[in-house]
Amino acid sequence: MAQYSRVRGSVALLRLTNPPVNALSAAVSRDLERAVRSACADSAVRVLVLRGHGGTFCGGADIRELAGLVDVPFRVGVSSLVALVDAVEAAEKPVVAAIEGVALGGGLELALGCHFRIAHGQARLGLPEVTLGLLPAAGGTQRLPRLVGFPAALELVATGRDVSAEEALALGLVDHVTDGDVEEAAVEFARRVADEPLASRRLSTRPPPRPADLDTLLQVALERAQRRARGALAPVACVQAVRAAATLPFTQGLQLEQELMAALLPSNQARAMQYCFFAQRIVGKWSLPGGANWRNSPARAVSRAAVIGLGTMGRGIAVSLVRAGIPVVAMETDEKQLRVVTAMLEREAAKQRRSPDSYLQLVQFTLERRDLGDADLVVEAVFEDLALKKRLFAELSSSCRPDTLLCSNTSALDVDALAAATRRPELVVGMHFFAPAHVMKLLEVVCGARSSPVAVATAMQLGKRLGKVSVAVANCPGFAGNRMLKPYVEQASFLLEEGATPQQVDAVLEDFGFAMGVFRMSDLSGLDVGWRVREEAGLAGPTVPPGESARRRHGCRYSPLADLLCEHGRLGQKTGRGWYLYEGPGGRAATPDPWLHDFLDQYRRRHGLRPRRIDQQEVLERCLYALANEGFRILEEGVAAGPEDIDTIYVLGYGWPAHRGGPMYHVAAVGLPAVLSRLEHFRRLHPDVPQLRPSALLRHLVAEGSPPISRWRELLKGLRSQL
Ligand SMILES: C/C=C(\C)C(=O)SCCNC(=O)CCNC(=O)[C@H](O)C(C)(C)COP(=O)(O)OP(=O)(O)OC[C@H]1O[C@@H](n2cnc3c(N)ncnc32)[C@H](O)[C@@H]1OP(=O)(O)O
Repeated sequence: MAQYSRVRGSVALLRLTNPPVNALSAAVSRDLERAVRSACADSAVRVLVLRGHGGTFCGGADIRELAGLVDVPFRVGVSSLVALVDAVEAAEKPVVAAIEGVALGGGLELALGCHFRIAHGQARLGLPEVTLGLLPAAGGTQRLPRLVGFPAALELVATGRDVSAEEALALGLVDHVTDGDVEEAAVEFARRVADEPLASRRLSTRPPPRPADLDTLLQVALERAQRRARGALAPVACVQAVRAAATLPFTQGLQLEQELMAALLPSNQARAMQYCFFAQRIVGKWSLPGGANWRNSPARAVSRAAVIGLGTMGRGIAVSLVRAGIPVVAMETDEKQLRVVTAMLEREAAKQRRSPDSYLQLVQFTLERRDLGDADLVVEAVFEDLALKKRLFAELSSSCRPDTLLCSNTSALDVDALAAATRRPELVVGMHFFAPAHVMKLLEVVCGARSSPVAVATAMQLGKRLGKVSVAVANCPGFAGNRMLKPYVEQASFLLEEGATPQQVDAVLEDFGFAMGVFRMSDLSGLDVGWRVREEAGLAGPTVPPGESARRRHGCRYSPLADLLCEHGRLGQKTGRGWYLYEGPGGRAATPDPWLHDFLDQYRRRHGLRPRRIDQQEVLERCLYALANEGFRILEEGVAAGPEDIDTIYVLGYGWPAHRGGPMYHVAAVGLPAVLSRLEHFRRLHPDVPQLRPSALLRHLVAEGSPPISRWRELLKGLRSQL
């Protein structure tokens, strides 16, 4: 796990070895501490270099121990790590960290215990504990501000953002960056500093910097964390811990860090966020009914891609590809869009501290389909119209290379119908990106009935290369994410009919932790998007069969409220009014609109609906249980392989708060029998709403004694699977 050898005579080279990411389990921390002590006691050693194994320094404390997934009490893991970092810092001989790959969480805290830090140019450093519902608890909250100052420390600890080696150097987080061999550079550096006094290099003994505006800075940081946390405990605790470094001596600050950690570690929020971490890894392990899976199906290399259509989605996809270093041929007829993409690429290059040319030269704009000829993969992102897409896919299958993968960014349309329009249905998959596509971490990979393993593997792998989490789902209307959104949005509209207001519903959902309530979200996306889909489905507009009543479709309850707003030209932010009123077209600040309240009153009167008082609990239960109930149906039909897939989709694609784990995790945490009984209750009250009828899978799980969510995936294997 941790050995040391002597190199260049007097340098002890310590190698931290715990594949795949050299996580610091309790045993590994203890072992490394022993190795550090032995090296320090070796009279032939003047200086120590600490490095990782397999191209990475350290991915932090072992999250399986923290999450209670292995048989080691979590406090043992954290206290062994604290002891290790303290021992490294107290060493009487200089210790130099040689960082390549990543130094994250406890890995960076270990590096902060070292007296010097050398990083490879491609390395990434950060303290992501907040994303696990925790805080850096091995002295990181106390050492980091002493090294990089409070503004940077507050930001890095509270957001969990990682930084490049270049940014780390600019912040003073590392002493030197090399593009060569990091071990060699560290050994060379170590020999130079072997005789330097260490007192000032021990961060625990350094006085923290005290800028004149420190109090204001700390107060602002705390308020910002409280505002942005949306009920999450960890970001606020992170700021409180860093703030302690400004007001308390190191040992007392450390003690507060431990106390805050002791409160976070066993919390439901930390459990939920650690579940999300592992869920995001589980979803990469896809399989198809024929036996093909992530292990036995190699992806094809993508060295050139094409994007068709540079609207909102297409340009985000093009930017993601370029950022990953993949040359792109982009086809678009509207010159205005080319200028928008160019500006986006320039901004992205600046953000990554790259020259604009390094990105721009990777894009070739074209109007000619023949220029797509040598792309390994084409992503279509044209208008959401099945006939148009089918035509395009038919043409692509004649004009592209016979082995080119044809991918559609459709968010709901039938991928099998697109495949059937081509001569190579096995090379067609859905790649459903989320807007803005260069920002959002989710990719739904839609496996059609005829998609080949290589097509699925390539799309999944490409998502990972673009920095996204890819989730494989089967083809059905709306796939997993948008299909579940439908009952959620419908319940919200029914609640308006029954007496609620958009701001009341949104406030409840935002208090729950959603980034935006359902109505603000709908105003942002544009009400016309759903309107078009409903028109195509014969639910709205001229396609509704004559004689159908306004509030019923196909014998079930229907709310035409959103359609009526569209008919009034209220399409959301883009028109300056939707469910809310905005400053003007394109405005972002939502204010309640008296017009809308009159409109709702009139609507209710017209349909003989007596408004009633609706409490928070009902809003939450009806919206969220209807959504999760659809999730159970998706699992029962085999559209998604497990609850982890659905939860990952909702946390990364739909703003579900990570500290609540995801919809399936949430209902499991509430208790399946309780959720079933509430759905049965709502179903009795609303017999004409099929989405409230409890799914067979939910009933089955309750009948089986409500097994823990970690067992559902296995249980589902016995059911029908399309994946
Ligand atoms: C108090 C708390 C303290 C002090 C902490 O340190 S908490 C941990 C903080 N560290 C992190 O949050 C980093 C988490 N890991 C990652 O971000 C990434 O895994 C990575 C950047 C380190 C590597 O990414 P990648 O190459 O894409 O690999 P995977 O993410 O797929 O991971 C590979 C397998 O390693 C397992 N893993 C990763 N990190 C840890 C960890 N810290 N502890 C335990 N296990 C870890 C991960 O689950 C994958 O496992 P399998 O799915 O292959 O079984």
